[in-house]
Amino acid sequence: MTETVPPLDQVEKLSALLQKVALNAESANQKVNWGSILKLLGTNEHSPGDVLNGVGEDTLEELLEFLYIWISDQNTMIPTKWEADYTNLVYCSTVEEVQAKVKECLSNGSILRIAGAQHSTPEAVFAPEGEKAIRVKLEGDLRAIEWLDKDPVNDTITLRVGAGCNLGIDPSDPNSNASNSLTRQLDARGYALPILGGMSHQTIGGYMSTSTAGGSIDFGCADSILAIELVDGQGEVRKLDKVTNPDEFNAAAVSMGLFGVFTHITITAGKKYLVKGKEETVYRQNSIIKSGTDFLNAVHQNHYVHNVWFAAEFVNSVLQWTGNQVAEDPGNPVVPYVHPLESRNMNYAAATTFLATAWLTYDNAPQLAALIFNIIQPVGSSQNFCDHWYRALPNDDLALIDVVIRVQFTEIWIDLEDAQKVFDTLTTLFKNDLFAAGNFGVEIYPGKKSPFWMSMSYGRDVIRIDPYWWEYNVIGDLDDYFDKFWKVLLPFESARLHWGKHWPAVGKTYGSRTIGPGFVEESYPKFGEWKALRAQFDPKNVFVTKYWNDLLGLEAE
Ligand SMILES: O=C1O[C@H](CO)C(O)=C1O
Repeated sequence: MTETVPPLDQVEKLSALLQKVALNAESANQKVNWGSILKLLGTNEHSPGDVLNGVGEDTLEELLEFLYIWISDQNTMIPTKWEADYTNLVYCSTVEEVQAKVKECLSNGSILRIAGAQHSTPEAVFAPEGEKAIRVKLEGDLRAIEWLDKDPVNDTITLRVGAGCNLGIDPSDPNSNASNSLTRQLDARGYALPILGGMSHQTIGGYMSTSTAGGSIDFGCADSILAIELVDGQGEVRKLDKVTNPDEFNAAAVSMGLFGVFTHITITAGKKYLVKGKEETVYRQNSIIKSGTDFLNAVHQNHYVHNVWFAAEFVNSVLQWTGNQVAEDPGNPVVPYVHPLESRNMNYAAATTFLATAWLTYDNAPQLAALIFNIIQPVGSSQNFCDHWYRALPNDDLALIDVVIRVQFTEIWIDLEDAQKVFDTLTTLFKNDLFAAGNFGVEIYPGKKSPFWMSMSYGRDVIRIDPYWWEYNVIGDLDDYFDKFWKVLLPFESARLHWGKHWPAVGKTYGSRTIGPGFVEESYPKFGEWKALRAQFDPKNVFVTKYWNDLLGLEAE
């Protein structure tokens, strides 16, 4: 669907109204009920509570009317430059078709890149315009599942999954649905994956090759992967498994499409389970990210943990989510997880809030921005849930993250042992630079140590810092915003950057570290061996774009 951003005059009108609210807020002494605000916005899913103290009724009504009109008018929003691109894709349905495409590219000097769900930054996925390249999407057999052995003693199953199979459902892909989703098919047979990321639109191939991870030090993606089948840069099929050729397997598993086209992944899955947990919004000083020790305790005491720190001045709250696996049996009745942005109107209300708070923050009205923000994310809200693994773990699937709440990320992974230093650094950053806190959130979560050579958690458990950039932001600039975090976090010796998210430009320096092959070399002990193996898999650099060559120095090998 095509979506439209609010015209500037509407933004200006909103700004003017909010200014009036600010003026009135100082003198008036009235209370407005959260329930009535939500009624105006067309939903009553959240529990009532007084959140706007001291705001004049007339002004508020005018403001709410405006928001309501804005929300009801916005059926659609303009696509952003990061949107998934389903044009000019070449579809391959069998391993032989992939082999033929690689050979064609070899003979005509074209680059070949694979489109998964395109949740990664476009430059990590595709070649930039001007480079001769084709974009392959896997279909048919290459997104199907072959059910292999069952182990009745351990209650596990082995399956061979087409690498183009989506974990959940990708709303941007017209061919993705519940019947061809990995998680839904596993669950229907009584099985589950131990972990998923914060959303599950990705294909299994894309998920693995960027080292995507959920918030856990107990479970990681590598736990499930037994073998990889790929078509290498000469068009040959290679089969790698963790027992027969562990080096090649651990090198190729996280390789950003640079070893070959993953065609099938063999995985093991265990018995399905529910995730029982709690989500609540609390002030940071009462949260599990108030200190390194609190964070470490929470990640050791719970299977799954993730937090979004809303660090804006006068907000400083945390949406904290903790959960544990429990058996799916009558002792654990299902209590569905309800996403704070589950209804369509709440998504649009959040979008309106981001518009309003961005403007207010830059217009030096942080108190009012905080007041508006707290309407959407009130401190004190809380829910207990006990939901199916495939709903509770990728809980952001339940919000409109493919359209209205589209977000870009950069993600810095640092040794978990450094958690306190990370919190001290971020606290200082937010104190000294009010704009660093932005008008959305910074996700803080753990990640499990991985055996995959190029995983950002290779060799250590990690704390991950994932600032959110709302794609429709009308003020500010993504690179400037992320740079604030890169400046203070990349000087950490153990810092690594998520392969599928935003990176600083090659050549930029942070502390003593300069982005480019040297930075990667310092960060990954196996990088030299990985590059040497990669050169064997793809001697003609069929998969190498300028982006990856600049970052990793591949063509020089
Ligand atoms: O990349 C990410 O996707 C989800 C979106 O909700 C999330 O939390 C990331 O990080």
